[in-house]
This record gives sequence, C-alpha cells and structure tokens, in this order.
Amino acid sequence: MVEKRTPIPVKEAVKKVMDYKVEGNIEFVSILHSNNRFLAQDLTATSDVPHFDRSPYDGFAVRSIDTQTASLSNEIEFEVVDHIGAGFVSEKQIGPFQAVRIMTGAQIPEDCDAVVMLELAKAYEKNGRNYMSIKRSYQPGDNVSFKGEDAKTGDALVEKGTKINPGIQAILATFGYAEVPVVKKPLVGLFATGTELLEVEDELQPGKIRNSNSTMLAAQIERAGAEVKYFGKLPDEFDTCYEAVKSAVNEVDMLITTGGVSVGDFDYLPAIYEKMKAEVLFNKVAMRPGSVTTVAQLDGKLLFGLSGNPSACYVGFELFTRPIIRHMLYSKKPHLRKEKAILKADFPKANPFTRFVRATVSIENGKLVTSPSGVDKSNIVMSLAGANALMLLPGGTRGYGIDDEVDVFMLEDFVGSEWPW
Ligand SMILES: Nc1nc2c(c(=O)[nH]1)N[C@H]1C(S)=C(S)[C@@H](COP(=O)(O)OP(=O)(O)OC[C@H]3O[C@@H](n4cnc5c(N)ncnc54)[C@H](O)[C@@H]3O)O[C@H]1N2
Ligand code: MOO
Ligand SMILES: [Mg+2]
Repeated sequence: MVEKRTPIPVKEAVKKVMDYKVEGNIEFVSILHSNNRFLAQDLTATSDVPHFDRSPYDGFAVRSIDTQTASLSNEIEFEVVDHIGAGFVSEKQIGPFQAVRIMTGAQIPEDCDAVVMLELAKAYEKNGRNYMSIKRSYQPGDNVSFKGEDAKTGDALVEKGTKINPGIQAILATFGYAEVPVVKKPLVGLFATGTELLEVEDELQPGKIRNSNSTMLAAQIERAGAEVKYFGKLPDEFDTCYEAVKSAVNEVDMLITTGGVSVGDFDYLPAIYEKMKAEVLFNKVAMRPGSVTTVAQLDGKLLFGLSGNPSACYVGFELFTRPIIRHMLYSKKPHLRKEKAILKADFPKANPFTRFVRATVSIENGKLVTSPSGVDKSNIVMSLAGANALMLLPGGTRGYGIDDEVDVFMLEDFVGSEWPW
C-alpha cells in the first residue's frame, strides 16, 4: 500500500521552514568585489561630505561684501590674485576687491564666501596683472557647495541587508570603505537525482533526458544571493544517494536535492531522510506545482527535497528555499514581493488547489498586468523562460477571467515581502 501523505497549506509549510532560519556571518571583501553582495552592517558617514566648502562652478571666489554695490550701471573690478583647480587649496589672503579664479570642486579660499560664474564675469589683463569685473551683487553662500551638505559625520546611510548596487558603491568609496562588511554567501549544496539524467553536453538517448534542474537551481541560488556547491547527479540507487547526501550535508549551510521525493519505487529521498534521522517538516503541500516538496531538518540544517519536475522544482525553491537564503543575508523582507496585477488571460476551470502559475508581469498604462508565461503543468520547462513572476490563484475558486485582479509574486525583485501569506 502506498503511503498516504497529508498536504498542509502553503503558509504553514513556509512557517515550518522559517522556524529554522539563521543569520549568516560577516566577512570583509574588497570594494571591487562587493557589488551585488548584501551589507552586513549599517553604513554610517565617516566624515562630512563634502568635508570642505567647495565651488560648484568654474568662476571666481569673492568676498560677497565687496559686491554689494555692483549693478548693471556700476561695474565692480576685482584683482585676481590666485588661480586654483580642484585638488588645490589657495594659500593667499584675500583682501578687499580681490578674487581667486577657481574651478569646480576646488576648496573655497578662507576669506571668500561666494562664487561668480565665469560666464557672468569679464576677465582681462592690465599692466601684467589679472582682473575681472561684475555687474551684480552676491550674498554670503551664493554658489557655494557647503561642507556636510551631502552627508554629515555619523549620518545613517544604508541599512544592513541591502543589496549593494552602483549607487551604494559610490557611497562606500566616498566614505573610505575599501573593505566592505558583507554577509558571507550562504553555501547551498545541490544534487540532481535520477538515473534518466544526462549531462548537458550528452547526446540524447532513449528514455533519458538532459539534467536541466541543476543549472536552473544553480541560477536561482545565485539570484537569491547564495553560492552553489554542486555535487553532481546521482543515480536512483538508495545506498549511493544515502552516502552522498549524508556526507554533503556537513559541507554546506543547506542542501537541495531535486527528484526522488514522490511515492515512486525509486523515489528514495523520504527513506534517506528517515535513515539519516532527519526530521521531516512536511512531505506534501496543498499547492500546484510542487505538491511533493519535502523539507527535513537535521540538527537545525535544512534539507530541501524539491520535486524532479522542472516547474515544481522551480516553484518549490522560490517559496521555501529563497526566504531562508534571504534571511541569512539579513533581509527583513525575505519572501517574494507580493503585488496586485490585472489578469490578461482566462482561467475558466475550477481551481481545487492553490496554484502558482509561472507568469509574465509587465506594466501597461502604469498598472501591473500579468499573463501565464506558458503551459501550466509541473513537468513543463518552456513556461519558465518568460517567467518573472508567479501568479497566485487560490484553491477552491471557480476560475478566473480577463481583468480579474490577482496576486503576483515578483521573482526578480530585491525588495521582498515581510510575510506575504
Ligand atoms: N502516484 C503518484 N505519482 C506521482 C505523484 C503522486 O502524488 N502520486 N506526484 C506527482 C507529482 S505532483 C510530481 S511533481 C512528481 C514528483 O516526482 P519526484 O519529485 O519524485 O521526481 P522524479 O520522480 O525523480 O522525477 C519526476 C520527473 O522530473 C524529471 N526530472 C527529474 N530530475 C530532473 C532534472 N534534474 N532535470 C530535468 N528533469 C528532471 C524526471 O525525469 C521525471 O519526468 O511525481 C508525480 N508522480
Ligand atoms: O508537485 Mo507536482 O508539481 O504538484 O505536479
Ligand atoms: Mg518520482
């Protein structure tokens, strides 16, 4: 008699997995290798930026007090006593009706408090000396980029758990973070099981298929921010699989297998978990695809037994493994981001199970719209290519039609959801 499994609701299954979440460790990496990593500490400003008053224009630094009577009918002349570019500091004392020719980014001379743009001054030479004249007045601070106007020492800049992007790279560099505190990438072990599996480069043979789940999962693991340790494919042989899984567990933060979790004669993962004395958290989830997703824990370490069917495997990873990875990377919103979208296709059939339909989400007239990215069966690979979201169709409904509003889970997003269930 085949074992009867009792399905549990998706949110209960996710909760059971999240009971085993842990935070990752900190490591320091060169700023040059920190892009796309996740911050392990809040970033604070280590100095004022800019840390000196500077000129935002190419022009002349002046004492605003000397400009007060300047007007179209009263041109005021200044002697230009110094000339500095960005990176230089004028050592000169600037007296009444004197100016410094100054370039964008250069430090404002101590005695000056305003900058005249080059275009608004007339520059000329007289008796071997440089002069300029202006026809308008300036107030203290006119055309000055002030010390600390961008950030002040101690300002909170970016929260830990944030994915480093080009803008954060600029901030890291500005504040001298040559070595960046990032979360060590969770190491995710990966096995594909199945005697039918060929390598990608193999010629097709009768009854055999190319192993597509390994490369798919490796990419999903990397998309979530973790590192893959691929242990290879295993034939459907109990002892071989048992030994391989048992030893691999010790080398990684979590272990994924794909295939061999259902009730078939060569589906050995359930028996392997039992022999390892791992506690099975669930072995059936009330959803499609991915109903056979099985998760176990061994001394607090999670073993994800994902389905062999490609789409079921894909969905199982995104719902159960991804949030564990994202939590390890200090995210406060580790689950897939949930949004509302307008359905652009009909689903007339009654829907007994909660469905996660591989879907394409796009923006039309400022609104999210969605339609399935292909055939909605768990053994289908093609629908995965265009999927940037999973459309949630709750079970027990009479079907859906065009223009219905549905929930979608965004696959390529890093904002996430705190708890979308
Ligand atoms: N009697 C029952 N049969 C099945 C049930 C059930 O409840 N009762 N559940 C079905 C569902 S739902 C799914 S999903 C599959 C799950 O199967 P397994 O997780 O045990 O996976 P396998 O049997 O190893 O393989 C299933 C399918 O996927 C192909 N596969 C496997 N690995 C890969 C890979 N790495 N790359 C590409 N494709 C792969 C494999 O060849 C099979 O076609 O069970 C149903 N059966
Ligand atoms: O796990 Mo299966 O994908 O529900 O079809
Ligand atoms: Mg099977």
